[in-house]
Amino acid sequence: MAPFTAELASTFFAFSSRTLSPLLFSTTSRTTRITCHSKFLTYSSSRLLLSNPTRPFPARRFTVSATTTAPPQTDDASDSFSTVIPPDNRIPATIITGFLGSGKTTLLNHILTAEHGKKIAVIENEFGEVDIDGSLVASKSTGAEDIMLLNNGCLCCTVRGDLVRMISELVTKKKGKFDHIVIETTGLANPAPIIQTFYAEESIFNEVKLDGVVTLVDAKHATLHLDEIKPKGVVNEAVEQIAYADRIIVNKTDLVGESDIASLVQRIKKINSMASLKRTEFGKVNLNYVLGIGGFDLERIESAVNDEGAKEDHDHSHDHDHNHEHHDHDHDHHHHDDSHDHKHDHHHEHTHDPGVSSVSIVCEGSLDLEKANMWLGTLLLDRSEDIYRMKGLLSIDGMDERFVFQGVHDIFQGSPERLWGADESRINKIVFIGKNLDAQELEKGFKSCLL
Ligand SMILES: Nc1nc2c(ncn2[C@@H]2O[C@H](COP(=O)(O)OP(=O)(O)OP(=O)(O)O)[C@@H](O)[C@H]2O)c(=O)[nH]1
Repeated sequence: MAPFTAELASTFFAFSSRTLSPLLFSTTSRTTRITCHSKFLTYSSSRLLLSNPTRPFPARRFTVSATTTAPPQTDDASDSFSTVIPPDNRIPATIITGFLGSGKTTLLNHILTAEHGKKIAVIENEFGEVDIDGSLVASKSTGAEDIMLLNNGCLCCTVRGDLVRMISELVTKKKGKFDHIVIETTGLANPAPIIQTFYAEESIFNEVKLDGVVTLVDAKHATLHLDEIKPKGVVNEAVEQIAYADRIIVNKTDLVGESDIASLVQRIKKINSMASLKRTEFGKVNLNYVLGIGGFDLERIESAVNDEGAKEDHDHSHDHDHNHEHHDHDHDHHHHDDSHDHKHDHHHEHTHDPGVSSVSIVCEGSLDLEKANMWLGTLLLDRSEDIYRMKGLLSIDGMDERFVFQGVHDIFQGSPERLWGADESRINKIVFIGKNLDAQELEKGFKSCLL
């Protein structure tokens, strides 16, 4: 299987070099071993990680991972190239975001005071010159190794450089003294540029991996902010924060009734069908829910693209009050049910408002790699600004492994993962979150890549 793996990566790479010339793709592997045939190397060696094999990780903004669990090829060294890549020991970082007053600091305190055995470094971003949240955050003695404050602006804009500097400082001066970084953004932060910092900045990318984005949603006030119409070109931060989340915490549920929560949850699902969701009071969640979630870990994509939208994890029963505030086109054909043999189902949710929504496509069959590559590449080339997040689990024709990928705008990663099971249906699952998504068009484009 290894030659195919290389070829797959080369096809992605080939596409990138044809159409996305300003972007740099590279092959990376953080698991076991990559085996690349000389054909592949000849084609792309100038742009690959292999051009500088001593680096632990490639400093590239855009990566295509050629990761395989296939055994190394030892029979013909002249025809193949093998290299062992070390495991991914980078420090995980979690971004906690959410609108003003939604409970970010409360959650942070919960994390810092809970028993989890982790040493956590905190980067706290406050808007004002005067530190208020800093004094509200549990002190060092509660487990935070370091609390660093960024008080002069917002992480996503003016103090982004400071974030880079702080993380670099943490990993150079304090390495070994902490094992997780938690970053609390201001309530008005747009998470996208913060996420991109983890990929775009070489010094960070090499040392720190983004573990996930956790978004707090104020059960009482969120609708107000979500409804807010912004001037053209201005983002609605409350929507963006939900759109980029890997985990959503609907907090302050003590302040509203069940039907309000249910309709808010429905609304959130329309924006982001990928994240799992929990309801809480005072941010009291199990810490596994927010730390070590692997939201940006290719091997853990499946849970995110697995079924009918934002999974709500909760212990109490609730009525699925389909109390849609929009008279939406509900093309909800798909209801994932393992007992069903679904052929070409799709599930997309959008509203009349051409705002942020999610589209998920689930369909059986195998994709023509070349076609899929062209389609995805063209889509990203045209629409990467509007496509906030994308995760997929694909069945590629001729490939024994499942192919997983994810993207944040034009940052894109993909790699083969585990083998398809002998009795497993080869079902493709792909989820898009973004602005002005056309579900029919996406589905049509995707299906056109099927054999
Ligand atoms: N009733 C209620 N109050 C809560 C809950 N969670 C947090 N609060 C309170 O809400 C207020 C704001 O909480 P914070 O944790 O400071 O919110 P934040 O998101 O960090 O706020 P900013 O930093 O201003 O954006 C505080 O007074 C909290 O005690 C909850 O579940 N229920």
